[in-house]
Amino acid sequence: MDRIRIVGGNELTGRIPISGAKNAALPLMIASLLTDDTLTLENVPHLADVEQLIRILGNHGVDYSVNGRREKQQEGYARTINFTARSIVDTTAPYELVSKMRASFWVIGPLLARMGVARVSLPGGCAIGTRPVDLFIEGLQVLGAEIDIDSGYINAKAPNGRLVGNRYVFPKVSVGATHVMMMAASLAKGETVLENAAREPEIVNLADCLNAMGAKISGAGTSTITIDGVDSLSGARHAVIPDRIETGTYAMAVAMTGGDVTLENARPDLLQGALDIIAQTGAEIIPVNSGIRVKRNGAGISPVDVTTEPFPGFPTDLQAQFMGLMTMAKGKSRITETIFENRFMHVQELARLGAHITLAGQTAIVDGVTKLKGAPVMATDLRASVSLVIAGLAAEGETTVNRVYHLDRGFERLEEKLSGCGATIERISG
Ligand SMILES: CC(=O)N[C@H]1[C@@H](OP(=O)(O)OP(=O)(O)OC[C@H]2O[C@@H](n3ccc(=O)[nH]c3=O)[C@H](O)[C@@H]2O)O[C@H](CO)[C@@H](O)[C@@H]1O
Ligand SMILES: C=C(OP(=O)(O)O)C(=O)O
Repeated sequence: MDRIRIVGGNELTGRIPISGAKNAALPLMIASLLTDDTLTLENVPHLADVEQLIRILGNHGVDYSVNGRREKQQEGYARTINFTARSIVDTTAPYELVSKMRASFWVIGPLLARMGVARVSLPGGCAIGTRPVDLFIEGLQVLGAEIDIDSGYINAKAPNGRLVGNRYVFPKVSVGATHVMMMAASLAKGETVLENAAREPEIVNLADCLNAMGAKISGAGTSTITIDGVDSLSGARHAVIPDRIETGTYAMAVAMTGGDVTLENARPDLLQGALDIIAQTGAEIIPVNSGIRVKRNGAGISPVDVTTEPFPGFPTDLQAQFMGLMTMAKGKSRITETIFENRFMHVQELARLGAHITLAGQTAIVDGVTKLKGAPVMATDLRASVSLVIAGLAAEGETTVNRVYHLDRGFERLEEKLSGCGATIERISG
């Protein structure tokens, strides 16, 4: 199993290219199930989750080619991939595939909308929380779906083969359920109004793509989204937005180590709230033509309290990294997690590096220390793993991050990007 070895203490200086967003690419790829035409996606990151979803979509009949060639690997950071679901060969998403990647559950929306039936395995819980799917079930039922659960599968059927538009008020903000309801309602008969919808930039990216495919969606990015259903969708060409979580992660890495790095292709508008918080810790955040420049010289890290919230609030996907940064702040900070009930698994591992953190329910109280010391660590999820990388970059001596497959789900060429800016970091295979 691969590991990442870091020798901490170097400032970061240079340029880091920001990849396409994993959490935008996944729903966009799933949208290819809605049409028999080709959906061409630009700026697709090369990540384990993307490769896994390619396999899952293949099971339903989606063919793909990378920049015209049917291959997995390609040099360069941004890939253009064509997805074509000429026909849907299987409307079942089996447990073996859905259990490997949670977002694959989202195929339920397009399969049901296009084929009138879908049988999709329940995804189950995961390291960060129980993550139920009640909102997906309720929302699709409001569009007329008949749903029963049997042997761990959701069997969904649209009477007369087609969903029917309706009004649905999400009792809780959900990114995934908003993606699925937008895709399902795009091919439903009549108008759907979604209230208390998620407002994340990835929702807007999907809505823009669906509209390019012929859907009639307005209001994406606000809490009320209106979808006027159409009879069919066509192909389109659409670009994945830059990854705001990768952007925030590297910005925090620079805030942690000091230095001066330009995050190329990054878009400040996708994470302004988080950038404001990083600026309060003492880093300078400067929007430049090519992206965002992050600098911290001299002064130490100021403690800042944060609470995770749905967009435009501070993202839960940056909570672990921010905790990594706060471990070396000059004082106490309080970090409150409100989205997932079990997203503090990095606390114990950060403690192995010398961090002082105590938990009080959903709040972590971080008492900054003047130095961390390298150690072997491991984490049980993607963002927790990268928080250990951030801490390792500033720790004295050697840190080894195990279970690198978590990082490979969501960070493209992490060690290459950081070593290009002066970090001592390498992947050890085997
Ligand atoms: C692939 C992807 O894009 N993943 C992101 C997506 O996950 P995901 O879409 O799974 O997260 P949601 O926004 O749905 O989850 C928000 C909260 O709603 C709850 N909930 C959700 C659905 C439901 O039917 N019932 C229910 O109770 C969840 O357990 C959680 O407590 O948004 C999360 C919140 O920004 C991010 O952390 C994930 O990185
Ligand atoms: C939690 C994440 O992903 P997923 O929803 O796929 O588990 C994440 O990207 O941080």
